[in-house]
Amino acid sequence: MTRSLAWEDAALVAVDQCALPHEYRLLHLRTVDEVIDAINRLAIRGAPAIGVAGALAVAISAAQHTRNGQCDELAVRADARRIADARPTAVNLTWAVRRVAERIPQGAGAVLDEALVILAEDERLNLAVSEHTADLVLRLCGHRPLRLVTHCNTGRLATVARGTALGAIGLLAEAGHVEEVLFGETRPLLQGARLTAWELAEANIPHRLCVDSALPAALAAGMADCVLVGADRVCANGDVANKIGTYSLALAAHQAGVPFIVAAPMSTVDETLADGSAIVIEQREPDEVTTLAGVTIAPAGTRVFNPAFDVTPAELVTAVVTENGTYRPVGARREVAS
Ligand SMILES: CSC[C@H]1O[C@H](OP(=O)(O)O)[C@H](O)[C@@H]1O
Repeated sequence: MTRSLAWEDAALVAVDQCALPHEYRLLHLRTVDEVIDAINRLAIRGAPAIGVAGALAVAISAAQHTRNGQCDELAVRADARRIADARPTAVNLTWAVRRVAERIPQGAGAVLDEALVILAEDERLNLAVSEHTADLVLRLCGHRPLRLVTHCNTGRLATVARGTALGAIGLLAEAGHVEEVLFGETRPLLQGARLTAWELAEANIPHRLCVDSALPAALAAGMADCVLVGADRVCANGDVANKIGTYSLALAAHQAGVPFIVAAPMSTVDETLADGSAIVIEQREPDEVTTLAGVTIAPAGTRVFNPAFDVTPAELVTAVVTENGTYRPVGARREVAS
């Protein structure tokens, strides 16, 4: 399995996801600002991937702020805050930054060691997420070729190597249980059309692309057996923040009686938040919506609402599956209005 992130010669090496699908380009990032910029531009994207990148950015900071074996803790902690703030919704970023920041008093080497542990364990954890998710899909839908729906990109590009929801789809396909994957383009940054299409083609998995608003219509038309998505933050009651468009997909799946499964590692679960009302939703720049491939498509001055994520209430989620299996929310799930 090719890795999308690596640590080589004191640099974070990452597949530039902005260049795909037309160019497979590697970034070699050696400063904190370069990593933050890559996360902001979604050159590095996907909750687990930005967590790993954030951890290694703190390690870069610790090395840069070490003189005569002494690490300037205040300077590194200031960088750690900037790194954690790069994108607010995926809890993996703050989780990873906090985890490596605990090693700052032990020096730059200890910070890097912890960041490399996070890098190394990501593949194993997300393989387990994928395996448990695939098992649940087969239990719910039967051992047959399945018509699966997914959204955004949750493959190896969004993690170090394995993926989450798309990792499960890959395992199901390897076992002959995928008839076709239907997925949305994921406006405005087109993670689906650019990245999921690229990964599914690379894996030789039958797939069809559609506009995001066609996915609920496909579910209503009985075109899907199961919906599989990733997550950026799962709250204590099971509410899920994920790419914008997930909520409408969950509503459609509920209406169609189709399982709606969320695949994510435990590093995406934030039990400090009781429910989704407290999740900070990243609001992105208007020009992502008003332009397309650099061409302005909306009249000058058009006002824009461009949230990168939405929140799906737990009652619309069939299951959240982690590396430990089905996640049991520790908080109270709201009952579905009858
Ligand atoms: C396994 S990736 C999880 C999650 O992250 C993506 O967001 P973005 O492309 O903005 O980084 C998307 O919401 C995926 O479902």
